[in-house]
Amino acid sequence: MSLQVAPTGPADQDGVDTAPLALRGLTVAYGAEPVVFSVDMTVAPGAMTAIIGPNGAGKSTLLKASLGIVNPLAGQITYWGDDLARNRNRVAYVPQRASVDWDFPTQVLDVVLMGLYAELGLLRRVRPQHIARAMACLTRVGMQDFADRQIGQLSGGQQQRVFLARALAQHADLFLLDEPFAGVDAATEEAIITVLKSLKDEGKTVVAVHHDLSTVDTYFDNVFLINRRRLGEGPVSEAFTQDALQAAYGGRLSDGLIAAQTG
Ligand SMILES: Nc1ncnc2c1ncn2[C@@H]1O[C@H](COP(=O)(O)OP(=O)(O)OP(=O)(O)O)[C@@H](O)[C@H]1O
Repeated sequence: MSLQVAPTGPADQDGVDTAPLALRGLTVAYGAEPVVFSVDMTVAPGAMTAIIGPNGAGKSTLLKASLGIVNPLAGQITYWGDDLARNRNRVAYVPQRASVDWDFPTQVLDVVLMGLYAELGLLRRVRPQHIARAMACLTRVGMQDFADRQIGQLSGGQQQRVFLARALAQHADLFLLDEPFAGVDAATEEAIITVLKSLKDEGKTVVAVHHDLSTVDTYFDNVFLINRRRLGEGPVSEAFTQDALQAAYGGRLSDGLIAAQTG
């Protein structure tokens, strides 16, 4: 006897049902003018994707709208074919460091434990195994010796590592990072990319807003180009082209620089 499974919806022709994150027609405005306009995006599972585009292109807004931090005017946002509410704990977010109030009196370990809130429940009773997990995440980013420090006493690179540790503690499947390498020293950049690549090796999906065009091809598998509108998407070898960069950055990149970036 063969088992018949009734189809539950339209065929997943463009990967929306399996994509860790898919956007369709996403439009976001803070005032009258949309800053993100009718954007489609399909994030490939198990890969590292860079979101690139010039200043003010809407990269941070795209992430924030995807996470419900800002309300879109229109569009569809799905995580593994479903809504965010059902997948919230599978999605970790590392905000732009500049957007965080680092004067807030909190110790490093407490920040990392925030990644475990969904597991800790309403009473947030922290048990030894939670501390051990948070410490393991700090060790993974090389910050185990700073667990008792106030976050305001850390350097920019150390703050970024702590936020990454918080995301690691969540045991998420999709990591959304807003400029994880901005303003960090070379050693921190190396530490962060090593962790992100190891996440990929574990089958996780990584999406990062990224500014340094010279490292796109060594750090990332895929690229998503945006300047208010979607200007390209795909494997770096196909989508990270001179034409696409010219469309995204226009006169803000010299031809020579674009040529150097894309070989
Ligand atoms: N909270 C806000 N209120 C009003 N306008 C905003 C707000 N946040 C961003 N904007 C505007 O929306 C546009 C897109 O900003 P966004 O931060 O998403 O761009 P971005 O591509 O991340 O830029 P950058 O590379 O400089 O970080 C910009 O013109 C910005 O000034």
